[in-house]
Amino acid sequence: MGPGIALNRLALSLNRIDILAPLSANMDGGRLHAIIGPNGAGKSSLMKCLLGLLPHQGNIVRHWPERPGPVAYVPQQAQFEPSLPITIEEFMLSTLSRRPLFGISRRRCRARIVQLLARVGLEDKLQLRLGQLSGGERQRLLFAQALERESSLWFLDEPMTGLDHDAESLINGEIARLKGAGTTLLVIHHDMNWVRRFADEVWLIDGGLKAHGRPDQLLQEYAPPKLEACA
Ligand SMILES: Nc1ncnc2c1ncn2[C@@H]1O[C@H](COP(=O)(O)OP(=O)(O)OP(=O)(O)O)[C@@H](O)[C@H]1O
Repeated sequence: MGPGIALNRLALSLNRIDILAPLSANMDGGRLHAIIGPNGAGKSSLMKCLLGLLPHQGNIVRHWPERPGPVAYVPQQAQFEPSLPITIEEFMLSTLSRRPLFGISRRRCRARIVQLLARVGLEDKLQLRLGQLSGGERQRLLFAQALERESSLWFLDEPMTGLDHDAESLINGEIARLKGAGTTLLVIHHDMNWVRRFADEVWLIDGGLKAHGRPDQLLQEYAPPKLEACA
């Protein structure tokens, strides 16, 4: 099962501007935590603090049931330098945790890459360059890269951005599978229907923690019409 995460008076200021007021929370392991709130509320900043990517005040402790494992992160809207002469296959190869050392291993790695890309519908894009991918395809590639880590702790920042209906179904299927496997997932999302469908717990962020609860309770209290307007 995935780890729980304890936040103790986590606070963030950037350039002397308060982004997050001190917040304390216990995020249970093995649950899908939706992080919601208006634009500029501090959701991505909170996620970056939890990932150790932003300097913050207060403490964050991950309670792994067993040994600490890898973390999977799908950031919001990746950009790749269009002129980079790197194919999708080379990009995935460079991110594999078990790098190829011998010919046989390289063949196995290639098969693994194809399998991962197939899970997000990108298996026919192997030889395309990074800069040739569309926005939705870039998002799917980042998801495939995260899948490779076989992590029980996932951070997803608006993972459906730019995805068409079929891609969204694929990613939703993967998220449901991760959830079923007891993974801890933190997902920033603006679609309250998605939150109702997938989330176990909801954290409403707006310059700090404004509310926390189960989707049916919290969204009933905060959704109409203020929160739905965030979408
Ligand atoms: N380096 C910085 N200095 C000052 N303010 C910053 C800095 N970086 C981000 N901010 C501000 O922090 C606030 C929170 O940004 P963040 O990206 O966390 O919001 P968000 O809730 O994820 O928004 P969205 O839903 O639009 O993605 C924003 O108002 C942003 O302008």
